[in-house]
Amino acid sequence: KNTSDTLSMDEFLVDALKGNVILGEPRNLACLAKTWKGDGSSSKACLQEINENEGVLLTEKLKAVDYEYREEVHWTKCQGLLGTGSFGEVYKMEDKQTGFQCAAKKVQVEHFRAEELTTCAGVTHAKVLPLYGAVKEGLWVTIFMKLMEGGSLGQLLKQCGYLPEDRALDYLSQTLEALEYLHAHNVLHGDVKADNVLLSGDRSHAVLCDFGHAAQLHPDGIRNCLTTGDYVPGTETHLAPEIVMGKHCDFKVDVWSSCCMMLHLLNGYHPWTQYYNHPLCLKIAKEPPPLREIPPSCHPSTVQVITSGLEKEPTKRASAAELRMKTCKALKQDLILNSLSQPFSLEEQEQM
Ligand SMILES: CN1C=C[C@@](O)(C#Cc2ccnc(-n3nc(C(N)=O)c4cc(F)ccc43)c2)C1=O
Repeated sequence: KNTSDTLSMDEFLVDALKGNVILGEPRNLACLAKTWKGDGSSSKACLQEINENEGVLLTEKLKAVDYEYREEVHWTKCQGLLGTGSFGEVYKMEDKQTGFQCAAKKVQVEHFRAEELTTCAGVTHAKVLPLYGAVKEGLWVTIFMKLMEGGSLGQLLKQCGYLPEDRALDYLSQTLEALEYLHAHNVLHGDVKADNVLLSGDRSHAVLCDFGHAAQLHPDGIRNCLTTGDYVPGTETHLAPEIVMGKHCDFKVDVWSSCCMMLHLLNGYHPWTQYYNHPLCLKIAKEPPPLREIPPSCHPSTVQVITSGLEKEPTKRASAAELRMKTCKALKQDLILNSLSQPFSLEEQEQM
């Protein structure tokens, strides 16, 4: 099908979707989400818009009724706030018909970026948080997603201070798996950090979330400058030098952030913050990479991983795929050396 047919097909789809909530496909949601941009002033919103309810649900576990899916009518928040993402609060919710529970992020339309949905709709990967759908109700967009019982890595860090080297390497490896997949699909995440890595109930599995800063990069590498247009930069302490210098950006910005997250996991505090005051952008641009913040106790293979991911020059920096390989090797090293440092397993020690 040529583009003009596809475009009219999408336009036709959006026309059919406006004002309705349906069970549909990721592509339907992506088309509709592009029409949800705040006009910047809610005063313009006429009465009809304030009452409007439209969207696409991607799972039968969330049931629209007569093409509507409204808060307190068809679904309700349960318990308290789970966390706060980019421009939004995240709650546990329950569908009143099916009893199914998942997570819901509420974003004001004026802060909503269609990329938060267009970049993750249709993405299916074990290390990326599954999207269950999204609806617009008046001046709010609610995004439904899988509930992760283990909470976020940021919350785990607040509880335990910092992580042992092998645990940190394991979470970095899982994060790099997600980035490898996203980058292969031309999606830049834009805000890789511990708060945006969610854990399973037993904390063994990690998934990457929060596409509120994501961007779909042009595969032919048209100069992507992330500091123009409506792009909202991610967390300052994790920003790559090329972003703060307004230079050409590509997927390597996520690799830099993943290693800033690694320093956060190992130290219990964000990089740069122990040595400099805000604004940190100037230091990130001017100073050498924060390699001095790698704990001296780290194995040489772990030092190598972080050094490869914190190369200031993006072309010299490892890709997500390359860094994941290095991380897996470091994990093996760590496990071997660690097992040597514990000659007997715990049950053997108990039998002694
Ligand atoms: C697929 N998809 C759709 C929306 C999305 O852009 C997001 C997000 C986001 C941001 C911050 N925090 C959470 N967050 N989610 C959960 C959960 N699902 O259980 C959660 C649980 C917490 F304890 C704390 C923060 C949490 C989720 C996205 O990625």
